[in-house]
Amino acid sequence: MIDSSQAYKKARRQYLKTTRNRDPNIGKDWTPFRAAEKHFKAQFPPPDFTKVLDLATLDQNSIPKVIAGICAGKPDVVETRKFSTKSGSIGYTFPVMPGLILLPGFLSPEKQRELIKWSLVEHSRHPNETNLDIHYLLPSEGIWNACVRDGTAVLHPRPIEASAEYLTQDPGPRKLIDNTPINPNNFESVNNVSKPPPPPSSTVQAATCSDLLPRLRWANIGWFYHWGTKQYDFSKGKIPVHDTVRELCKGAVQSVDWNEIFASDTSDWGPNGPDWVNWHEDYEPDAGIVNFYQTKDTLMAHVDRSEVCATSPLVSISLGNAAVFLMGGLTRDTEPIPILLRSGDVVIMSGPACRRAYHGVPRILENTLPRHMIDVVDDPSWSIYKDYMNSTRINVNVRQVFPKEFDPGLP
Ligand SMILES: O=C(O)CCC(=O)C(=O)O
Ligand SMILES: [Fe+2]
Repeated sequence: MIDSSQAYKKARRQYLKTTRNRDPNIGKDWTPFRAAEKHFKAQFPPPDFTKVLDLATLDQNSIPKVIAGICAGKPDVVETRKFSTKSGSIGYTFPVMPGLILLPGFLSPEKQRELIKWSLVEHSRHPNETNLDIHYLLPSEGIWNACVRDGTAVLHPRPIEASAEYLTQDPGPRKLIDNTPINPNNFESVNNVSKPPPPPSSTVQAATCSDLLPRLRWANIGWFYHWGTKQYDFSKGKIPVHDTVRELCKGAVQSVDWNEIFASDTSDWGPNGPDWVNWHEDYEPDAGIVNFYQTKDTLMAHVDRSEVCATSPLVSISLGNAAVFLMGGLTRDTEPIPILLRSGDVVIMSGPACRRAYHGVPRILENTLPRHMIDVVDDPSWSIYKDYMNSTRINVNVRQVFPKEFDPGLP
């Protein structure tokens, strides 16, 4: 591709400078997942978006709405099967990855804006933990509300308490930790491991609310997650999943005819058998995370394996700027499928193959905020959200930790 834009030239200059002394063998031992991450992360050479699956390009009605200004991928990168959801919208399954479901544009523009407001105003605040709470003393109204009230207000580092017990290793940012997959048999021993909080950094400086807001990276949903051990800390109790999110996730799970998806599946579903037969009644989200990505942020390959429920649907909602999502296999040696996720898309990861598969987000695409987040005429309060969302993607990632009949024996 010949590109004479200033941005391309700058990225090329930067690339030549940083790679001048690079080992020519670099990359030879990368797993296929690592190679794909590197490819999509790179500023130079720019990634090949024609290799990214983009199912919105199939829907003639949505093209003007969602494609405007967005570099589109291709609809035939991998084999998909189209189906109609119970609510009449379109969904896709992937024969190579049973249990992976994509519902493009499942959320209306209104619902997307509502969920963005919820993530910032109602959710990223006490009692929910955020990454910023580890190092800063945040007001209980949370970083967003504090920032809206006075962006110049200064927040101070959290002091290290002499008498407190802390985790000995730094938990964040999210790293490659291959933690023990939890299951009903080892639940008790894993649950009994002590989970001291991570130590506040001794080097962070006081900062203004508006400087800290772009550093908001995650906010916990439901059961508290302990990043150090990569296990839930059930001793801290549970915060109910907010009704809006709960209903949305249940609605997404109930909109799929699971019989159509799994009836001929022969995988090993573990001790509870193929529990998909009951998901319409039993699926109950109780944990998760809201991820906030600025356009330079990425999420490395990982498996979400801390939930006792190893097959129950994980519902993942994309909001704001688009992203490349990589869906791999049970090891990093499987070549991942790159999927373009846009605002309003819902991904469901379910069943033994997909729920234990590696996945990650190597790229957030700049300038891909949809029109319905830019030209909002009927809501004057939207302008502050628009400014923030201009450089942001939000992902609401919701799980079910406990199977319905499992009694964790918690107080
Ligand atoms: O941002 C996404 O689309 C995926 C996030 C994710 O995989 C996670 O939170 O575990
Ligand atoms: Fe994940």
